Amino acid sequence: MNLSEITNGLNDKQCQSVTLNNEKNVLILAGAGSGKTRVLTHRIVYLITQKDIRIDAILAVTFTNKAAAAIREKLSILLRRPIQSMWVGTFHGLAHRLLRAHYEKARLTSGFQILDAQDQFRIIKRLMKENNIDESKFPIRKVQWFINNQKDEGIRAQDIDPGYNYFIKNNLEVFELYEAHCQTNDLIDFAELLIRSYELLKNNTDLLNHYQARFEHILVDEFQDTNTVQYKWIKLLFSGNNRVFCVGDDDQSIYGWRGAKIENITKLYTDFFPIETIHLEQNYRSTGNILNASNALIAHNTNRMGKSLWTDAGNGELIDVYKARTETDEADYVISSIQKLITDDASPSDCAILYRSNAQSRIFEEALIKYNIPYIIYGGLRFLERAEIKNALGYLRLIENSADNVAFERVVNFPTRGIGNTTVEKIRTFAQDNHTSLFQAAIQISSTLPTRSANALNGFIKLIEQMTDNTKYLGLSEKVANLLNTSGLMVHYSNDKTDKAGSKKENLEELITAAQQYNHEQDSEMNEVVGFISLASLDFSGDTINQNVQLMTIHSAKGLEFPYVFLVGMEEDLFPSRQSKDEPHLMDEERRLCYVGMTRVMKKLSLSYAIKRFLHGEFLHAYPSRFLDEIPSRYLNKIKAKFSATIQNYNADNTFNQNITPKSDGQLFIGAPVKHAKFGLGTVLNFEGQDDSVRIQIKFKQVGTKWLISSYANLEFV
Ligand SMILES: Nc1ncnc2c1ncn2[C@@H]1O[C@H](COP(=O)(O)OP(=O)(O)OP(=O)(O)O)[C@@H](O)[C@H]1O
Repeated sequence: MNLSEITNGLNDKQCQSVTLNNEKNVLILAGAGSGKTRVLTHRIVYLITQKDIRIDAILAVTFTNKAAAAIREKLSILLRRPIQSMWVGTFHGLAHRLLRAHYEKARLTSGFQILDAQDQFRIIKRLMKENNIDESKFPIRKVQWFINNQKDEGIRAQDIDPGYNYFIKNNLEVFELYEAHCQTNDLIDFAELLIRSYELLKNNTDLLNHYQARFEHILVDEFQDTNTVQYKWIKLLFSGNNRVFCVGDDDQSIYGWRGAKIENITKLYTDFFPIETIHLEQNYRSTGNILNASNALIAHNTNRMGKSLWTDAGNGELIDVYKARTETDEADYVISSIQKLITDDASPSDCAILYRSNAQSRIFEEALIKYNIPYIIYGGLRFLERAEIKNALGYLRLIENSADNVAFERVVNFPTRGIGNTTVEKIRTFAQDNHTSLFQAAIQISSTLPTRSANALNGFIKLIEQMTDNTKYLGLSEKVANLLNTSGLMVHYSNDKTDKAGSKKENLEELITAAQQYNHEQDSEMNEVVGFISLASLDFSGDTINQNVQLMTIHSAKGLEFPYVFLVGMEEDLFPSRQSKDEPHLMDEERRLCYVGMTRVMKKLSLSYAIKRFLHGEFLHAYPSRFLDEIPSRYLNKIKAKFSATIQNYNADNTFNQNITPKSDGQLFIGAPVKHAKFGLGTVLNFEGQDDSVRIQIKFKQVGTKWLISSYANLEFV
């Protein structure tokens, strides 16, 4: 392959990034939609074909497994040779690979299991119960957060001095219990993967020297989202003789809340000195208006590294801003707009509804159902985190390794088969006392149980043994299909009345497809089933995007693009969230989140907000998000409420019929003539609220329409 084939189709800056001297450390500050995946892939091709770097001397770290798969696929096409020996994956995936390869040095056995967040939660809960730690005083989620947060910072329980802090003291106690439990049971949670593999390298000089020498080029994508231990991991692998190529965008750092450190990008300048920086600012995704609006918004953040996106694709349409009366009105507006786009030939999957928090999806789901438009909630729960998938994988894990206690607990009585808590408790106690697995314990105690319990338990043991025998020689996807049927899961979810859309059954079918598509690396340290389970445990963000409107949080939309985007709930306290208001750094992260949302758009962006929203059991008045004010109005097209306030509308809209207490009978009604001391004569268009907080919308002859709070307005009904 010659150089021009590699640089073909790249713009000047992209080309410069790809072909930069391979003796340099590099930071690519790449704006949204500026083609960073392309740059990263072409850089690897450049190093291999033009600089004779060995394939296995490359380490590439991506943010999701999906991105890793995309890079692999692209590389095999461009390089036309096998690339199995190249390490491409997420931090978690690569850490896992290291631990599998050197499990003994990492103080593990070959059969160690990965715990996901739910498994971790359950273990913490049990440990707290067994040790009489009051969960009403120390909520499990908070303890779990404490433990993971420490590990993300590279801190072990033994490193913490609680001093006189009662809260830390208790959390620390659980942390210690949890660490001991995981060590005894060979369990590794997500945060542990990182810290353990970091310690593995740090404490084994030979191993570290080996990998430092092997990985001549370390390439890291989405650098702005690295946390402390990930940063330390890269720094450790950097010997000074090898080189780093980091790609990131400080304006898209949105994971501070889970430990990402935006300042890691600036630390590159000292820890990896000298490092050359290149800015990628040409955007290939969005229109000029969208980019200008996004640039203007993000300019309100402080401490930016400085970047301004541009496009040569023209201005495109203005950004619509819709002010809705209520969240129902907002949903109606969004869905009817989507309906119109579909009528005009767009595919439902071209349209995305993005919101700040998951709970906001429901109202849009209802409207989509009403309009009969297919939709999918993307990443609301990651594929693997959905209960049905975890149950299926529970069976796969158990037939692969009958000593997998976490899997045992999950499936022993699912679908229900008459094995009660008392039986499971007995199994646990026996296993603990005899240092054996739950499955072995079940076999041993079954004869001691009352007949009915014994029969139920024997049925389960037989089921697992049969499944193990029957699937021994099957390929991965046949194995998955077989266990879905014999376990009874498929029938269970097919009959699940709560799953009206049948999406759980569909998810199970999707798991078979995922198994079919699973590409097992030949030189992997694991067998195919373990590889598949681990991949699934680490990330399964490869949901198929088919003919459905896409609903997701803005966080889940990171890295994606859509022709039409509806960014909804643009209200103070919702977006930006209430928690961020008193902390400038949190507010900056909210703004970056808004920026990420806006820069997903290819053709047309709509922003919307409601002036009244039903939250926490009551209607609250909402104020437009400050982010709307931060976008210059020349990029905006403000749309009036779809329905102007009319008597018919007032009667038809339930939300306006509730909670209304006219000042006194016959005075306050839509159409009532009023007089205000300053604004003069006007007519009531609308009103809402109760007692002292009644708000009235009045169209004044002189000054136009205004909302006034009746208790302050001193209105005269004329
Ligand atoms: N030189 C180029 N010429 C034409 N199109 C390009 C070029 N570089 C990138 N693109 C296209 O631009 C779009 C955005 O690229 P990509 O998805 O890699 O962006 P990104 O930098 O990862 O964005 P984000 O950070 O917002 O997720 C893609 O559709 C890609 O094919």
